[in-house]
Amino acid sequence: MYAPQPFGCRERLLMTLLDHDRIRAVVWRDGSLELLDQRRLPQCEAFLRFNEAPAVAQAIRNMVVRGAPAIGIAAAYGVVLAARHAFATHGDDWQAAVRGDLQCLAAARPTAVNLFWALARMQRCLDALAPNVDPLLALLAEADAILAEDIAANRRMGELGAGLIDAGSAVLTHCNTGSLATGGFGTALGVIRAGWTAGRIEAVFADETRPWLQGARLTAWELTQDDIPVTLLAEGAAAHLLRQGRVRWVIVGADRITADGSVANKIGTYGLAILARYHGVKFMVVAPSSTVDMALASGDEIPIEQRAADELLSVGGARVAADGAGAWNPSFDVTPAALIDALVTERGVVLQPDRAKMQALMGDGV
Ligand SMILES: CSC[C@H]1O[C@H](OP(=O)(O)O)[C@H](O)[C@@H]1O
Repeated sequence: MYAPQPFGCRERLLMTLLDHDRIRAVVWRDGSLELLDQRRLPQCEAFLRFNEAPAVAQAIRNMVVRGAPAIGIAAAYGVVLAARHAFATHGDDWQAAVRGDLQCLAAARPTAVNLFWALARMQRCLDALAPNVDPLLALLAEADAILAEDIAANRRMGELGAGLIDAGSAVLTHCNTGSLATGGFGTALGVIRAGWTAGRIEAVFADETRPWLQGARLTAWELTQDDIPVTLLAEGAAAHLLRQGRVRWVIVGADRITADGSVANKIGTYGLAILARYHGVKFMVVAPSSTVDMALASGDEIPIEQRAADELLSVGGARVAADGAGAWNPSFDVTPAALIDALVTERGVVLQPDRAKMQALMGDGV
């Protein structure tokens, strides 16, 4: 059994000085929402500007912005855009007019619960608007708060997760869980940033994460931006790597965690969890409480997004599969709590999560 070793003041100072927080995927600037187009990274760093909620929904669906917390934050600003448009076109009936845009945002992607958590929080803000308050300023302040709270949560999870890692460790991560997937700093990648800064992590392996290549394109880009050495591998090489005993932790993010501690995450996560358990490697899931869905009793209830076959059949726009071949392209899988050694949230660390521990973590406040 291991327990978090609290960070010393030197480690905290280092984390502050090393600005591992420059990258922003979602930015509200000059009255518009700007999203870093993650489809074009790492070759091109281009922001797209949005002023209409349906276009934000399409950007989420097309993965201009992706990653559970980042999707929620983008949708929150999408509600601000929806309210501004409704206010200008529907006068006193503007709040009813916003409903259609909220449904459009909610339909963008089905698995990451942060999308629905953020929309519900913005709806509560809408419902609570006082007559003497500027509604657009109130909604923008709520979206800003969601962003700021996410970054603060990531910083806290970075400390807590890194505190579990012994000095001299090598770790393996899957997909992208960094600043590009969140408000900033990252969840699993935030733990890796904090662990590197604290001198506890000495090597980072990232698998490429087919078919969208979040690992090869996004995680490798983020870590090289921070001068953190990263070694890429094909997913198929993970078993060989873990068998060689070179990795102490597999550290991943999450898109939805249910009341029994099951975790939906990028396809391939479940296989990594089985490999880790078989080879005696610790398995850590890092996610803010906004990713926990206590309304679902088990991971079997999580809607798993099926994405277009062409994402699998083509690479970089060029078809690589034989003509006539079909494709099965689930974007997520579900890892049972029994395979998870540590669940790190901003509320605390849950070792060997189970239903009772999830209830204790989340209490009544979701
Ligand atoms: C910090 S949550 C990131 C989470 O989202 C990714 O999925 P996608 O790139 O399809 O949005 C993946 O599951 C990551 O773990």
